[in-house]
Amino acid sequence: MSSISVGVLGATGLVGQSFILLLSSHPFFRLTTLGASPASAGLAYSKAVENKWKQSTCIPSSVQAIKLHECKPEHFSSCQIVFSGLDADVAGDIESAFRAANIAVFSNAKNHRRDPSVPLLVPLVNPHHLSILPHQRSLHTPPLQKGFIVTNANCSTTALVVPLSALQSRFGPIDQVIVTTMQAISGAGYPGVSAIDILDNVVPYISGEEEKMEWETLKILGGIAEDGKSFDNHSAHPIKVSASCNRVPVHTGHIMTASVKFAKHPPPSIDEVLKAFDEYVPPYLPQSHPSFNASASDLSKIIPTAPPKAIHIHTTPNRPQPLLDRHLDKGASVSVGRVRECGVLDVKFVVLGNNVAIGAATSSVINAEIALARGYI
Ligand SMILES: NC(=O)C1=CN([C@@H]2O[C@H](COP(=O)(O)OP(=O)(O)OC[C@H]3O[C@@H](n4cnc5c(N)ncnc54)[C@H](OP(=O)(O)O)[C@@H]3O)[C@@H](O)[C@H]2O)C=CC1
Ligand SMILES: N[C@@H](CC(=O)OP(=O)(O)O)C(=O)O
Repeated sequence: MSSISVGVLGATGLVGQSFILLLSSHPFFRLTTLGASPASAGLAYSKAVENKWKQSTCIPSSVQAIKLHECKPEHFSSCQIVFSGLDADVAGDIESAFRAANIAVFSNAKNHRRDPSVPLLVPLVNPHHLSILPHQRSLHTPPLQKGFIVTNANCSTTALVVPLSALQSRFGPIDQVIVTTMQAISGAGYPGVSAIDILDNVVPYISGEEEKMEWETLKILGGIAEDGKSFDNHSAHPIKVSASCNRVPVHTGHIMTASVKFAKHPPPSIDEVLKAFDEYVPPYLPQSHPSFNASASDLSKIIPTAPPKAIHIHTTPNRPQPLLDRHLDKGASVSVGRVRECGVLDVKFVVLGNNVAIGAATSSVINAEIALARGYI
């Protein structure tokens, strides 16, 4: 496969740094152009992040000398794709400008998630929502040939919807979900939450987070109209989601407890639920795709950033744990453990997702790989 030139917007932030690591060694995306705020523009990447590089590996040598630009499409004209780790205060307009310049945008920011023509894509769950992209392009005046915006979901929502998708696809509609998160401080960016606020403490509030989990779950797990022009947001069988979100003194890895009630009665047994998690295969490609039945090793050439299995099941009763399990499959899969009966709803379990990997940059990169395989780039 010939290489595709890509750029990163917000390259100096925590999510941007994850993009740098993923893309500097990518088999077919070639990282050429980096953008950040006007304060960083003109600096070499290594200079701009000298006090805020927070990764445990060094800045890749191929990236250190790249000069940062302001996030304006004219500086990225050689790029077919940009990945956005922009601050949400500025992401909305900047990402729209890149789309209008016929560049494909894969964003982590929340700004465009509720746009009815923008896929809210969790690569392990709803890649088929990409089929709205021709419609999104047609809404632009004049219609776009190449530009579009695809967003990731909120990092906690991303972890939750993977096991929910496994349950919904095996057992049919879900009626109710009660979820309580314990979210890592890296979710708040850098410098993020003050040490005085979070050391020796739990903060039982994250602005906007509960609303995002309750709403985004419906768009992601819902369907898309046959004409490919609208999402149904699960309106025929709305899932009632009640989320409580907490910030805890963990560096990386959002862990949450979830209880689920099925529409189906009697509900599936715990063994059936475990089997559904274990056998869950994300619908990366449509059945009509020539590689639909490809072996795992052939699929990994097309979607190289995807994890070998979407759900990692833990059977030891005190797992998953953020410290021990956040780097499984390079943070690209979701961990599930403690699957058991719930005395109030039907089944309950623990979920762990790496908020800066599958909760952010890794999702965007897999989304772009899938969009390329499905012919949208
Ligand atoms: N951290 C996480 O776990 C997750 C984060 N997200 C979302 O991803 C996005 C990035 O998050 P994160 O990396 O944590 O945030 P950071 O605050 O660490 O980084 C923000 C980035 O935006 C850039 N920026 C700020 N202002 C401007 C501007 N006016 N023009 C252009 N660039 C600008 C910054 O550049 P400079 O360094 O020059 O200021 C920096 O590169 C956010 O929208 C966040 O909500 C989503 C999921 C998970
Ligand atoms: N709010 C999340 C991170 C985040 O940026 O979420 P979103 O992409 O939905 O704005 C957290 O604090 O852990």
